[in-house]
Amino acid sequence: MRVCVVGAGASGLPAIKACIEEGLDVVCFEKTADIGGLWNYRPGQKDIGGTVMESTVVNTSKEMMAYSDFPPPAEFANFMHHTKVIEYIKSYAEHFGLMDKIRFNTPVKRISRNEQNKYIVSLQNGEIEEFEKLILCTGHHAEPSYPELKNLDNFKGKVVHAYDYTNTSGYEGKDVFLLGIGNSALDIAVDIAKIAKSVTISTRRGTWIFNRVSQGGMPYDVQLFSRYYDTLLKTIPHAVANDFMEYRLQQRMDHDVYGLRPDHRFFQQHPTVNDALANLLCAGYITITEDIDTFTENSVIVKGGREFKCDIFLTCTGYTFGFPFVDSDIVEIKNQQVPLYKYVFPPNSDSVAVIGLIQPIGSIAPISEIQSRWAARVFAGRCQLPSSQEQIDDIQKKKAAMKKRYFDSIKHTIQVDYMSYMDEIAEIIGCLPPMKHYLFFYPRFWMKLFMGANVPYAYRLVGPHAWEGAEQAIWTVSERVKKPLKNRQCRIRKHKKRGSTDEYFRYATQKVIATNISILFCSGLLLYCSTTSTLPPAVYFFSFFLFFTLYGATLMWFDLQYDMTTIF
Ligand SMILES: Cc1cc2nc3c(=O)[nH]c(=O)nc-3n(C[C@H](O)[C@H](O)[C@H](O)COP(=O)(O)OP(=O)(O)OC[C@H]3O[C@@H](n4cnc5c(N)ncnc54)[C@H](O)[C@@H]3O)c2cc1C
Repeated sequence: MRVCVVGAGASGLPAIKACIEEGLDVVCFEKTADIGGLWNYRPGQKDIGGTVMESTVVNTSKEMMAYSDFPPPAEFANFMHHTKVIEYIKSYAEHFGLMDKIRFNTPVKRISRNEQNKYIVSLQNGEIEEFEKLILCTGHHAEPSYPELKNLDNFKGKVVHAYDYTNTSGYEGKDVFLLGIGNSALDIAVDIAKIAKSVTISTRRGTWIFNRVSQGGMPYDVQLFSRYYDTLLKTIPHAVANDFMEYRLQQRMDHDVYGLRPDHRFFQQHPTVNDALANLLCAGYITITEDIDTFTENSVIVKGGREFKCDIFLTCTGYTFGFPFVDSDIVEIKNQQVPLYKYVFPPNSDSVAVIGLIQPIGSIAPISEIQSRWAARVFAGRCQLPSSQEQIDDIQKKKAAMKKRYFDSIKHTIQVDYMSYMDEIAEIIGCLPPMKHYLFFYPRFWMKLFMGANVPYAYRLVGPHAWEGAEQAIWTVSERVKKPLKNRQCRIRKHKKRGSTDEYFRYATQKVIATNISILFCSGLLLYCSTTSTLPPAVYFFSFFLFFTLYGATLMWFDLQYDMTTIF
């Protein structure tokens, strides 16, 4: 069976590999001369689609953005520069022999479907090929989205979209005004802050700024993306989880003082990650201001009347996406709405799959990989899709859940949570880690999987195309995280409570157990009070008091788990 993969970026490569694993005859068409898509930084080359910037460093750590059977080298930094990301991607392609399946410099011009349900792929070079199955991996950062702005025509300076920003050249000594406060806006602002004359960021809503370097200097995703946290977040009220996160972010930078606090709660937005912003705001290199009102020839006037001089106006207003080269009866995306079953299959067909069209809280690569594994199994006839109606119902359900959780924005149409989504697809494929089995028969490993980072290797422990190195890769996560950090031996200074790692572990365990017992005690009392019918008012008063103690203890408890996850 012939499968056509379009695009050889971080999503296309695992798609090729998954097809090979399932014994499918796969051909990948890539419009540029190399693999890696966005991660292949090629300044000056026009019409190749978007690329990262010269200074881009990933926001997701290497262990959490790895492919599930290919851990990144231990010596690579946790947050890799894009040159290391592309190195990793290339070594993955070479290791699994994917390069031979790719036809470079071969843009796909049009894809249609004939009466025999085959895909007719017309290439830019005039060739036409026929395939039984189709996988689209063309990314969603290639088509810049431009805002409509009042009186922008008045402005005589330079207008640039973040898509066209590559490096600081041309920004020296300039007054730069940025619109938007997403990840690209902040990365660019930080990049030019020390060479531009002034850098101003305009935001209508504000945002919560999250730090990638978390407690103990550990990557945030290694600490937070665990089964333990996932269970906790699904159990406690959302308001408590939001309070906890916002409390932590406020400790790092008071979002009210810096004019950043948004109207929405932390979990209602796609996270904006930036570690340098607080410093640069505090040092006066960057200014945050209101929404734009109007433009003059050489300035921007914001709501409230303040005027900012401006030589270069940078719109960081995101991207739009779709498949303009694919006939609309195959897949159609309008207004950023994605009518795909679990963001992969159009509900009217089991011969087309879309990979990587998600915006995760977490990394895209492992998600693209698990989607690819699923698609290849469906194509090979080893996995069935539910009926079209069931798929449509699921699409509607996901849409409603997204609408309920996130603030209303065109940005929030393809949001997924890394853990929940990976588990959802893994369950279908049959590669979900068997937690119950480990709990009874291998509790030490259960503890590691439950408390530790939910690294992608967990999805290669069992099921189709399991990897025998997966368990070892999971045990050695913290070694690979720490390896690039420690290049000098320190004398161990013994602390009364936090001495060696072992003592620290014991100390943290005691704290966690003590807090858990007190929470259990408070819950019991509260339950008793609420079920006893004739109680004096003092008891109700007392139960309220206990409730707030419990609330505080939950926040504290959360905090303590940082100690635990760091150790695991
Ligand atoms: C600045 C920036 C920082 C980012 N940081 C992170 C991060 O820290 N962590 C993370 O997980 N994600 C990050 N991302 C998201 C990033 O999109 C993904 O990591 C990943 O690159 C997506 O891969 P992809 O293969 O889906 O898309 P792309 O990388 O866009 O690849 C698509 C491929 O399809 C090819 N193509 C397109 N159209 C055609 C056609 N008609 N015919 C043939 N070939 C075609 C393109 O040439 C390209 O090679 C970042 C994105 C940007 C822009």
